[in-house]
Amino acid sequence: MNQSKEQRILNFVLQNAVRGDPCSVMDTIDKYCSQKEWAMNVGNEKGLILDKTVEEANPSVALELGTYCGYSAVRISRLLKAGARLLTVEFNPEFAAIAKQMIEFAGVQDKVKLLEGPSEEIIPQLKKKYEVDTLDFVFLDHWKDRYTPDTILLQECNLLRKGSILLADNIIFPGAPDFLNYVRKSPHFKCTNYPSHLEYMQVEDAMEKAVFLG
Ligand SMILES: O=C(NCCCOCn1ccc2cnccc21)c1cc(-c2ccc(F)cc2)cc(O)c1O
Ligand SMILES: [Mg+2]
Repeated sequence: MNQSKEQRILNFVLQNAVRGDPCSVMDTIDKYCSQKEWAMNVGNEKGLILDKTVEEANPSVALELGTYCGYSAVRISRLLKAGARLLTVEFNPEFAAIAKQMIEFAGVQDKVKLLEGPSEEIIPQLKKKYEVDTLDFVFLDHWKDRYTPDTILLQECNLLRKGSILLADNIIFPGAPDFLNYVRKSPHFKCTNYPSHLEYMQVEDAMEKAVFLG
């Protein structure tokens, strides 16, 4: 059975990156995906915007929707303070299995909890099953047409507090027009746009930060 692209990315990391070194894992994934096979990791250019936003949030509890191979889970968790944790949601079992190995190789497994399943099922479980009070930071990087319903669901489940920071990937490409409309029109969010480029490409993209005002 020939390998998946995601398996090839993981193998390249296992053979070329330094175990226990998150930056080495990120750099190795970026090297493979810019030189050999494109993949939908947030990448290094948008990754720097992600870094700055995580540092601004300095979260105790962070949520990521869309784990994929674990690139942004490694990127986010390397910045977390002692005792802080990242919950990352992936609904594709193959991707989840790859991400689990990527996270363990990077040595951040103690900070990351990988949850398998659809966001609309997992979000309502966060308080009771995963002992979450409120979320300090949310990275949206899953189906682009789920950004809005899941942002509404997070509010309905009382998972946001005054100052919770949402950061959404792919605002321009593939695009999340309804999400942009929703958060920018809502009196409950203060939005900031960060122009950038699609990972590993010279195509325009952007990230949108939306701070919950309560
Ligand atoms: O599609 C993208 N990401 C989403 C993956 C599925 O996510 C599904 N998924 C993951 C958890 C989860 C939880 N619940 C439901 C669905 C859930 C995505 C796509 C592109 C892209 C850009 C140019 C192209 F020509 C083609 C694709 C770039 C990106 O940066 C992306 O993030
Ligand atoms: Mg993305």
